[in-house]
Formats: sequence, C-alpha cells, structure tokens
Amino acid sequence: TTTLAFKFNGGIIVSVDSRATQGNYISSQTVKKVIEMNPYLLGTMAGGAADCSYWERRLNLQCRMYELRNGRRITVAAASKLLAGTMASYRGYGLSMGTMITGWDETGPQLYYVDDDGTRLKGKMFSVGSGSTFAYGVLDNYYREDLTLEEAIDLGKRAIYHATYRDAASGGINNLYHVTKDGWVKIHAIDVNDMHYEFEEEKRNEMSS
Ligand SMILES: CC1=C(C(=O)N[C@H](C)C(=O)N[C@@H](Cc2c[nH]c3ccccc23)C(=O)N[C@@H](Cc2ccccc2)C(=O)[C@H](C)CO)Cc2ccccc21
Repeated sequence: TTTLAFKFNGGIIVSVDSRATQGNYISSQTVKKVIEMNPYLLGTMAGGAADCSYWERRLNLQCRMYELRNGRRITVAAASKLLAGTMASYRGYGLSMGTMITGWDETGPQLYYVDDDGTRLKGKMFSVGSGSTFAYGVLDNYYREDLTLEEAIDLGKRAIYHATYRDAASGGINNLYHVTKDGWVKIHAIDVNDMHYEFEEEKRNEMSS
C-alpha cells in the first residue's frame, strides 16, 4: 500500500493506491483505501485490511453520533484523537494500522497521522504504507506550499505512480481527492498501468523535443 496526503495553499490532496495483498498474492486491485466519513472528513488506510476497515468504520459511527449529540460536525483533531485513543487502548493486541485523518473544519484544513500504537501526529504532509519511501522521494523533491491545484494533483498522482512502480505491494488504481472549505471532491480514479504509458509517451516526446 501507498497512501499520501499533503496540505498546500489550495487545500489538501489525498492520493492512494488500491492493492491488497496476502503474502505474494494480490488479493485485490480495487480496494477503497479512502473512507468518506462525512462531506468534510476523510480517512486513509494502510496495514491490516480488516483492522483498518473495522476501526475506521467504527470511527465514522462515532463521528456521526458526535454530530447528532452536539449539533455540529466533529473537528479533525477530535476525530483523530478518538481513533488514537482506541489504538492506544488496544496496544499490544497486534492491530496493524497506519492511517491519516484529514479534512476541513472551523479551524481550516487539518491533517493527522494515527497508527496502531496510538501515535498521533499533526502535519503538512504524510505518506503511509509499504510504498511510502518511494512516494516521499517524489514528494520531498517537488512539494511546495504554493503549488497550483493542477500541480498539486499532478504531484499526488506521480508520487503514487512511482511508488506502485517500485513497490510490489502497491498498485491498481490511483484514487485522488481534493479537500477545500466546501468539503472533499473526488478528482480521479486512474489505473497506474495507464499512467505508465502516459508518462512513457511524455518522456519520448521530451527526448525528441
Ligand atoms: C482483499 C481483502 C482482504 C485482504 O487482502 N486481507 C489481507 C489479509 C490483508 O489484510 N492484507 C493487507 C496486508 C497484510 C496481510 N496480512 C497482514 C497482517 C498485518 C498487516 C497487514 C497485512 C493489505 O493488503 N494491506 C494494504 C492496505 C489495505 C488493503 C485492503 C483494505 C484496506 C487497507 C496495504 O497496506 C498494502 C497492500 C501493504 O500491505 C480483506 C478483505 C475484506 C473484504 C473485502 C476484500 C478484502
């Protein structure tokens, strides 16, 4: 798995792959690793499929109950704190989860990393999963806060592409979301094989120009 998210002047980009593995077997190429919790809150999944799916769906329930009890949407900080608290209480049980909780609330765009030992980090950029080292190579090289939306989308797309190229446990489809003050929008779902030929063509054109 390769998942990433970063804040920039135009909001937040969330970009993930869709491969699931069981050892060397590719058990799925069409997994949704972004859970859409409400129109302003997204969660990403890396690690154990069942752990991520179960605990992030439960977090979704907790966020919905918060909204019904308090008459307003939960903040990203509070939602990530709920998940981190659950992870901390299950420390040592062998859960395997590397997630990002991100969205836009009254404090603006927020991005948190939360994992199975209860670690919770606030940040501007994270990449999580077996392909994250490759994604960071691309992100650290090209990231700027003042990227245009088009550049930010392209960066989120290419970072996942290069990770899926090198990491056997990443692949399938790149799902990319853009979060603004009006909530999240799904920008695209592109098969990384199609991206490969697009980028090969681009390189051929650059060489001949
Ligand atoms: C395909 C699939 C499932 C599946 O493949 N499960 C295996 C056992 C799984 O959890 N795979 C992990 C990797 C893994 C196997 N055993 C583990 C024991 C501990 C921790 C991780 C693992 C995976 O693909 N994880 C994805 C993330 C993911 C995959 C599917 C759903 C959510 C998140 C990922 O992180 C990369 C591929 C690198 O591992 C479970 C499931 C339920 C309902 C519908 C489809 C599936």
